[in-house]
Amino acid sequence: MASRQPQQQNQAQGKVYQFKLVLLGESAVGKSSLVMRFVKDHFDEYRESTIGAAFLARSVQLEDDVTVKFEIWDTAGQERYKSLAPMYYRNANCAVVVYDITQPSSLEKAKAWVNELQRQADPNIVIALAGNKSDLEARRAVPTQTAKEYAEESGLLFFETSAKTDTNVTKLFDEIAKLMPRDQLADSSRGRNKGLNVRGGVDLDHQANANGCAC
Ligand SMILES: Nc1nc2c(ncn2[C@@H]2O[C@H](COP(=O)(O)OP(=O)(O)OP(=O)(O)O)[C@@H](O)[C@H]2O)c(=O)[nH]1
Repeated sequence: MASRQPQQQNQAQGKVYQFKLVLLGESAVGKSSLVMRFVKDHFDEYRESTIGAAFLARSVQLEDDVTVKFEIWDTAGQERYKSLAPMYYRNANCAVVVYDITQPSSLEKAKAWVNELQRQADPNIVIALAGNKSDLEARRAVPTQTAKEYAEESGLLFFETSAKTDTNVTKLFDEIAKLMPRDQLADSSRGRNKGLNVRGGVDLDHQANANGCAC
């Protein structure tokens, strides 16, 4: 399990593997909130909708000598940005497709993204389905079993998460990290350790919005 320690720089030992991860899903399901929770351990009750896409990075240590660095593209869910998505999922090694457990239509949208990824993305892409806002149990409209069965049939990892209460967020990314092939060494494993933080560090050097804005 990755820890929540603040930045600890340049303590990388052993091998560092690097993967591109993309988040997809309807607007307002909580994609940015999941990333913010994972990368900064922070939650905003009122988050502005993403414009274009945002890029962040975080490394997690799986075992004593293995670190997985995620380069995360958080895409905008609004319909007007839909055509940009292939740019972000192209060459992605893994994807988190998010829906909101209080909005059945968001699961339908998530299924459409899964179909698109399975048709158009890298055939080896690892896909996780995340039913977010699990803290809103009283307003649940998507039964866990319905989503779980769909995920099993479609070969997806499945978690119900809450960015708000920090439920299953680290686990979601950890389980993806464990499934990634050990075949893409990061630069730091080749001797250039600049900017890499291990055990939950935030790679602030790489934190920028695709439009050039801070996020
Ligand atoms: N209760 C609850 N609210 C959440 C959770 N995650 C996100 N939210 C709220 O849902 C709203 C939308 O969250 P975002 O993270 O901006 O959603 P998004 O999917 O990135 O939206 P786009 O950028 O438009 O694609 C915000 O008001 C968040 O505070 C959660 O786990 N629980």
